[in-house]
Amino acid sequence: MTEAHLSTQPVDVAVGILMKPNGDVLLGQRPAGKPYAGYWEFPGGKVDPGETIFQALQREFMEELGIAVLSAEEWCGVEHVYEHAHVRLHFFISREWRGEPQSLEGQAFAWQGEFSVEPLLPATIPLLQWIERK
Ligand SMILES: Nc1nc2c([nH]c(=O)n2[C@H]2C[C@H](O)[C@@H](COP(=O)(O)OP(=O)(O)OP(=O)(O)O)O2)c(=O)[nH]1
Repeated sequence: MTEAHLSTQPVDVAVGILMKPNGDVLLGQRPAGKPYAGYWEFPGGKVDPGETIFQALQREFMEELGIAVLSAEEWCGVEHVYEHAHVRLHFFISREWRGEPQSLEGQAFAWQGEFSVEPLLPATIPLLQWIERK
């Protein structure tokens, strides 16, 4: 990690945890061509200029999965410095959405209770332990 990385402004990222009544959550696999391709993450993406973080969340879920997020509670924020970016992740939990996930960008996804998929994005790993205590 260099000082140049630390001094860059963080990029805001909206991340959504869809949670079923039985506690299962939806994970997606990062597509080829992106940094950390093949790693598992919660669906989401960067906030565009002029958007609120919740609007970015709704847009990303519609674009990637064809899901309309109807409501979500802001849960926690995590900052992480990768080699490719300094990100500020805004994690939301949603229990209210419309539609079934579709693989609109060719990515794999899976409903998980026990978290058997790997590898996971480094900044997302601690969240899984926190979710189990929810
Ligand atoms: N969606 C998501 N991103 C995460 C998680 N954990 C984590 O460190 N990130 C990081 C990886 C990326 O650096 C950043 C998300 O940016 P991205 O490149 O996937 O976003 P995007 O879809 O808007 O990408 P693009 O338009 O630039 O292609 O946040 C997570 O659980 N979900």
